[in-house]
Amino acid sequence: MAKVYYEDSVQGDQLKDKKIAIIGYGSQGHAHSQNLRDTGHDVIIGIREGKSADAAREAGFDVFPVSEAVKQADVVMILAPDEIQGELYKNEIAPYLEAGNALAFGHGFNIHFDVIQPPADVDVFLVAPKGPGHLVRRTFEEGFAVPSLFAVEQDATGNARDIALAYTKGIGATRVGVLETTFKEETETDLFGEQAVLCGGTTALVQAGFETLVEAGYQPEIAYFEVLHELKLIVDLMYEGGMEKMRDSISNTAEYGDYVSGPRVVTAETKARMKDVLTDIQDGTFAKGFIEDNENGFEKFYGLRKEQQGHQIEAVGKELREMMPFVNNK
Ligand SMILES: NC(=O)C1=CN([C@@H]2O[C@H](COP(=O)(O)OP(=O)(O)OC[C@H]3O[C@@H](n4cnc5c(N)ncnc54)[C@H](OP(=O)(O)O)[C@@H]3O)[C@@H](O)[C@H]2O)C=CC1
Ligand SMILES: CC[C@](O)(C(C)=O)C(=O)O
Ligand SMILES: [Mg+2]
Ligand SMILES: [Mg+2]
Repeated sequence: MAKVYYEDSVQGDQLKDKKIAIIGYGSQGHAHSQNLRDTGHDVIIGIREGKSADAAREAGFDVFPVSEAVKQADVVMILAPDEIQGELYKNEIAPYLEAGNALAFGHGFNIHFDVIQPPADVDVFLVAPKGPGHLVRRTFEEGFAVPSLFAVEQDATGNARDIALAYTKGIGATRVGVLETTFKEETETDLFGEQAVLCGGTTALVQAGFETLVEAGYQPEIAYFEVLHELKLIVDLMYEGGMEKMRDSISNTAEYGDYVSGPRVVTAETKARMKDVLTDIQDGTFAKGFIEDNENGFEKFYGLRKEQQGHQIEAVGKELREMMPFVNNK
């Protein structure tokens, strides 16, 4: 079994007396910053002026332009969107990095796909929580955490690994488990997970299920409860105790239907398409398309977003959730 790092596995604190600049204050940025501050670390925020900068100030952080934050920091964690990191690094980070600094990432995309090439005299590592940033913060406040990965790409100081591990502890991840990986493995598995299963696969499955019921004449509200709302309740059981716990809780009818009909929907053909998705990630086709679309003003991305926002399941869900304020955990 892979080695899992917990609180006791990390001795000392290699981040003590270091200034950490978090670049970006969005989903991951606000969570890393607040968790690190709560574990006693010196955190500043590097960001452009705007909504996020206001939120960071409101949360009590010292906020600087990115270049100024980099100048002050020993550890620079880039938590800006992947598609802008290359330009941001070139213009506002690289010129201000000093030998012996550490450059860190929440996802390996820009190092793995060679968009960013750091100088040889800085440490390069990643700390990637395996969950959305808002849950990284919420679970921390509840006393636990989101499991995370760390990887070292470049060890200029001889301390990169210890600094990375201290960072995982600083955001709380060692409370629940941290695994060591490489930039390649983190990047490829993360992209695959979000595209084929967690986000792309799930939304496509839910939409197809919703459309199948509605096209057959069933009420859209019933279809919504059946294939989207209840999904969380079923997934929660898998999260707690795997498929066995979920199958233990559902009826025998549902369990029998699970075995005989699941493989009729997710077929060998689906798995072959998953392999295609993985190949596109591994050979850089996906990254190239994403980067090119960004250079083109995200025409494809924003078009697809608009199309998806207009799907009937979203309108039905919005109305139903207004009757269920408990589902919105704000
Ligand atoms: N979302 C997640 O849960 C996860 C994300 N990651 C990784 O974390 C990184 C950050 O992603 P995520 O948290 O989703 O990002 P978000 O889009 O939520 O936040 C990005 C932040 O960067 C700021 N920003 C945008 N452009 C600039 C700029 N030009 N200069 C300075 N700051 C800027 C934004 O500020 P503004 O408000 O001004 O736009 C915002 O605060 C990515 O590498 C991602 O892959 C890893 C694991 C999970
Ligand atoms: C599943 C999507 C994710 O990889 C994440 C929250 O872990 C992301 O890039 O946001
Ligand atoms: Mg992820
Ligand atoms: Mg991701």
